[in-house]
Amino acid sequence: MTLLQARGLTRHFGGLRAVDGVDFDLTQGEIHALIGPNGAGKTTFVSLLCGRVAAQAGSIAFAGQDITRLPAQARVRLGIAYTFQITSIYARLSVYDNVALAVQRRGLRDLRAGVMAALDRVGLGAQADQVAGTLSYGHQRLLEIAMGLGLAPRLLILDEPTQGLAAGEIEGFKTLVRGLVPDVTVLLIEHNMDVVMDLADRITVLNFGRVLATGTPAQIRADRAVQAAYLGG
Ligand SMILES: Nc1ncnc2c1ncn2[C@@H]1O[C@H](COP(=O)(O)OP(=O)(O)OP(=O)(O)O)[C@@H](O)[C@H]1O
Repeated sequence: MTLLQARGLTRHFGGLRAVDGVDFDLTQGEIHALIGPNGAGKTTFVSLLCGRVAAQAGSIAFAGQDITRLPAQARVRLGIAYTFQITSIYARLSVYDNVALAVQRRGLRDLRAGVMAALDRVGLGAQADQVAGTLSYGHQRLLEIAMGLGLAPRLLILDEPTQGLAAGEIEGFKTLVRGLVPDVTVLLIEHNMDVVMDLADRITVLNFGRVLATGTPAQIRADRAVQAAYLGG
């Protein structure tokens, strides 16, 4: 089943075609990686999906509903959660309170259970009382994911989640993401090709704001145009 469908999605900045007529489908329950050279439009594209940036043309449907003109908050309520490149935790609050801010938006009766479930899922349950700003960088990234999960999303969008993680932390991250599907569909922007090839069910390659290729890791690895533009084959 298709969870999200974008058609002709377009966002230009002046003369720059950051996202230029992109057709894109996300299948319910998949791990989908978005890759491409720096400046290819990846962050702009996911910003269009979650409503941080307004589309100039094209459409987005989520779970069968047209969300093209919905504000970001309304998309969150429908189940689209995202974490962005720049860590966005509240450094002075506890780990628990950071996630509680997300969970309380769901209006859960048992806030604590919701928070602890999200923290346990990323392996930070034992650090609930710690001040968030004192966590290691890798743990702060995991906390961001817990904040996203606290929203009980159907789609979790992660922008460069492994950037700055140590090798050992990357293994843990892969296990975490594998454990999220199929309940949560995952779209991740990722530069680490080992992570992409290991984790993704499907990959979409963007280049100059356009889709260069979509396919399984094996198909993408074998694609001549992708090799020339990005994989350096
Ligand atoms: N708000 C903005 N105003 C003007 N130009 C922008 C804006 N946001 C992005 N751009 C430009 O759009 C292009 C695509 O940027 P984007 O960040 O989406 O690429 P990216 O593929 O995510 O790159 P990276 O891998 O470096 O994060 C870039 O040339 C960028 O400078």
